[in-house]
Amino acid sequence: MFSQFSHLWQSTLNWQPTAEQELQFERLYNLVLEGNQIQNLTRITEPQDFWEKHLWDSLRGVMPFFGQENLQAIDIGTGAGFPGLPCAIAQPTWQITLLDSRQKKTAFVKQVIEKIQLVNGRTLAGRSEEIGRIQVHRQKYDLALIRAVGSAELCAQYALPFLKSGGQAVLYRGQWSDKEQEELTKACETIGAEIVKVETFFTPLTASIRHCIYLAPYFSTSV
Ligand SMILES: C[S@@+](CC[C@H](N)C(=O)[O-])C[C@H]1O[C@@H](n2cnc3c(N)ncnc32)[C@H](O)[C@@H]1O
Repeated sequence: MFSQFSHLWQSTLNWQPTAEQELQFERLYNLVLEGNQIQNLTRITEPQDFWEKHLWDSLRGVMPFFGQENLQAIDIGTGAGFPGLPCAIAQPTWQITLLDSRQKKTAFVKQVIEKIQLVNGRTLAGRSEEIGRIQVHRQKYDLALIRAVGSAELCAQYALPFLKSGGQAVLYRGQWSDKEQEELTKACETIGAEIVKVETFFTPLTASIRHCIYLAPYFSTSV
């Protein structure tokens, strides 16, 4: 189903899924389509769109961390499991927590995890601003991923409490303006974080613009 895009993994992410990972991506797609009949999970249902906007986009944000093993990651506001599920499939040594405030969403993601036998994924239902204060989650993650949950400022506020020293938040954004950059910079001063880098890139099939904003808490020294 996605084999026609197979060569693009290598040329754009310098990574190639195994046959088993390809199969897991396909099963994820089928399960999302099935789940969509029961609850509103996504409007992205065509195979090409799904590959680009859910699979590829999810992995592009964490590409800078490929090659690092045993990372603890949290996907905040995961919805139907993005970007967390593709990351769990692609990086089996990472432990990924998929958090959403809506129990119906996490129930769906839990089912997917069981059906595709993703031993490195677990779900958590609750609000980010509450979960981030709990000791077992506060400052416990290497990566906090957040896509399509709100303004960059809000995403930073949600993500930063989860990060341990040396950790980074990845804010997945579409367009990115100077005004947003200015507002985020100000917000980071209050939160105690810095913008490590902003990556601008285009998706490989439709050349849509994307930005990933990488943030680190002040006590982090890594860039
Ligand atoms: C537009 S969806 C995005 C889903 C997914 N990240 C994606 O990009 O496809 C936003 C999700 O964030 C969740 N959400 C919103 N506010 C939240 C909060 N404070 N804590 C946890 N989840 C939240 C919503 O329930 C919803 O599932």
